[in-house]
Amino acid sequence: MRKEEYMQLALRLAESVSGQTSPNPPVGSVVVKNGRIAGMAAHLKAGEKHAERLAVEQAGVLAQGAEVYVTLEPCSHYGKTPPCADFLIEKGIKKVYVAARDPNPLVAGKGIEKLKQAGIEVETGICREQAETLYRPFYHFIETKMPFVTIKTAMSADGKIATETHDSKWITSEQARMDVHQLRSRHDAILVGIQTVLHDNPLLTSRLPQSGKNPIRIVLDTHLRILPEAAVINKDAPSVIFCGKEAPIDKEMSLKQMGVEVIRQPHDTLSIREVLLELGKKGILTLLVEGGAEVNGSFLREKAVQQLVLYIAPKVIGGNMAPSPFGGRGIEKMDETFPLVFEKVEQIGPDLKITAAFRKE
Ligand SMILES: Nc1c(/N=C/[C@H](O)[C@H](O)[C@H](O)COP(=O)(O)O)[nH]c(=O)[nH]c1=O
Ligand SMILES: Nc1c(N[C@@H]2O[C@H](COP(=O)(O)O)[C@@H](O)[C@H]2O)[nH]c(=O)[nH]c1=O
Ligand SMILES: [Zn+2]
Repeated sequence: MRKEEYMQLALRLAESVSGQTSPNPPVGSVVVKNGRIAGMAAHLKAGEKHAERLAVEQAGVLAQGAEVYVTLEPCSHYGKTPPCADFLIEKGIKKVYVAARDPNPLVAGKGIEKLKQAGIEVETGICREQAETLYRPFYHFIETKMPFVTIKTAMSADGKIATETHDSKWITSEQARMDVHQLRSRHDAILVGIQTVLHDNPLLTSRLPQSGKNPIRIVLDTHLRILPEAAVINKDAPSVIFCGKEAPIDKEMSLKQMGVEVIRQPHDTLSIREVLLELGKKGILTLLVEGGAEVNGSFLREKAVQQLVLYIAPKVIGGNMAPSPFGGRGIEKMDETFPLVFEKVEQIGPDLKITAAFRKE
């Protein structure tokens, strides 16, 4: 196989664990000796062995003089695990191919430097674009200490997320809604506003046939209006509620007694930025915001969202009172619009699914 094909294999390994290694990035590695694959592995969980260590251990004696493909620059520091660069040197690896650099200040080129100093040949940038897309959330987290935020919204062809009487079951198809569960299972946390909780009483778990991982459920509820029997604070998954300084103390106490974490901000209205910094401290690398309109609007205005996943159903709802995906105050002039880049358009059953990135200014 050519070097790109070995790196493609390593990238597929990395993509397969994306969403389960947070706050670490998903990394894949392949060891090749005399044109034969002698080891291949992915980093499975933060705190456990790194991908290249697992793959080289699998190669055993074949590691001596072998070539290693790894999707992220080998680390060079003691975090929860020993540095990979030293391990590769110790095992007598001959050449290392790297797809993307590691921006973590603890690594950031030091891993590659260490390998070269030890006489190991290093080639970087194999399948770089694909790796950098995979590492977009990790790069964002390292840069901002906040989770990479994706807003998911489902709307009719005329841009409504519910009827004017707030009926919304269902806009998109069963297949599209199952696709949303896939999306949830790949996120560390999922966030909704209290309006969605009161209107839809969502569970916010990822109910996949092969049992996806449930994200941590976050509710923005400034005045703690949530009802104790709300599905979103049941035992299926951890729940965190953010409230404002005026929220009733007794409500906070009873929620805490139910095992719900309540985080009180010293403001009348919630700061999205402070919510995100708090989630970043919890090691939450990716956050899925499922609205509703008010919450989406606040994330948009605070420029606190990086990606948009838009499901569009072949239905028309109509009516100027029917809500659209982004509530609250909009922009006044077109030159204030929030630019997107459409990255992927797919058909899921009868619905369209558009994945778009908010362009950095
Ligand atoms: N109304 C629609 C959606 N509505 C999404 C709601 O805001 C809410 O997140 C869901 O109802 C959550 O339900 P649960 O977590 O499965 O209990 N989302 C969709 O993708 N399509 C629709 O038609
Ligand atoms: N997962 C991963 C890397 N992750 C890098 O190492 C950091 C975590 O280190 P630690 O706390 O020891 O697990 C993480 O922030 C990122 O910079 N590096 C690698 O060489 N291979 C891997 O498989
Ligand atoms: Zn490492």
